[in-house]
Amino acid sequence: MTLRPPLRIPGITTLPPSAPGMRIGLFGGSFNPIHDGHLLVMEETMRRLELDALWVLVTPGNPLKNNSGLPPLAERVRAARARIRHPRVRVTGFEAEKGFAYTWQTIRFLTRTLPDRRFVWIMGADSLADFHRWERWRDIAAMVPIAVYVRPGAGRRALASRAAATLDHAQHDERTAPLLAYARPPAWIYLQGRQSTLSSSSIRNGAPPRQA
Ligand SMILES: Nc1ncnc2c1ncn2[C@@H]1O[C@H](COP(=O)(O)OP(=O)(O)OP(=O)(O)O)[C@@H](O)[C@H]1O
Ligand SMILES: O=C(O)c1ccc[n+]([C@@H]2O[C@H](COP(=O)([O-])O)[C@@H](O)[C@H]2O)c1
Repeated sequence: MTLRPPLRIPGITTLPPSAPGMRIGLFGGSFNPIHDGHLLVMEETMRRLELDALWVLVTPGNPLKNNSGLPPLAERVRAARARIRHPRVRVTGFEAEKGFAYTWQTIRFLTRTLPDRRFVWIMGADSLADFHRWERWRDIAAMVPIAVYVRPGAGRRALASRAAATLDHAQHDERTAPLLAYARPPAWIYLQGRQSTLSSSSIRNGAPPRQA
């Protein structure tokens, strides 16, 4: 585990407000930069899972990526806030203040600190394809339900992945999406729907950030 000093940036690293019983989606990402594909996943998962709120967790750095060129956290949080215009979506970089390097730490903290909230982890299909490489991924699946959103070019790899096979018994029908937040983990769904071919890497390589 990487040990780093806590990073306190007022307004950037705070936890959004919430209330008991709320269904809260957790959408983690590098957001380097944020794009319409992210917004599509947010809109669709909020609607389909009937979430009360969605927290965008801007990561200090994906532990599986080379983060040498990653813009500062505050910059990525500000850009995400400027782009997201939804009253129930909040953007935070609170993992940095806590010194969390891995998602299992974030989820363990949130589920212990706010045990009466109904958290759901949200990820694109490409993330499910690599999920078995995440630190303590089985523990993550045992702590929170997971919603996987379809992504062009990633579906087949995702559904044939080691994590999908291991968690096969815990896959729920996507028609039960509104109940996912109440399901006892492990529980996950694969959401088909509108798709975006956008990626942060293609934008970094020169593609326009807004396209279907
Ligand atoms: N077009 C998309 N469709 C579905 N999910 C997406 C899409 N773009 C990003 N995601 C999901 O959003 C989350 C955050 O992704 P991230 O910020 O790494 O963007 P990215 O476009 O995948 O970046 P990069 O190209 O640098 O890998 C991940 O769970 C990822 O799977
Ligand atoms: O905890 C891990 O081992 C881990 C490995 C890869 C990705 N993640 C998290 O997955 C989220 C998506 O990351 P990214 O870079 O694909 O946007 C983000 O919250 C990362 O911190 C977490």
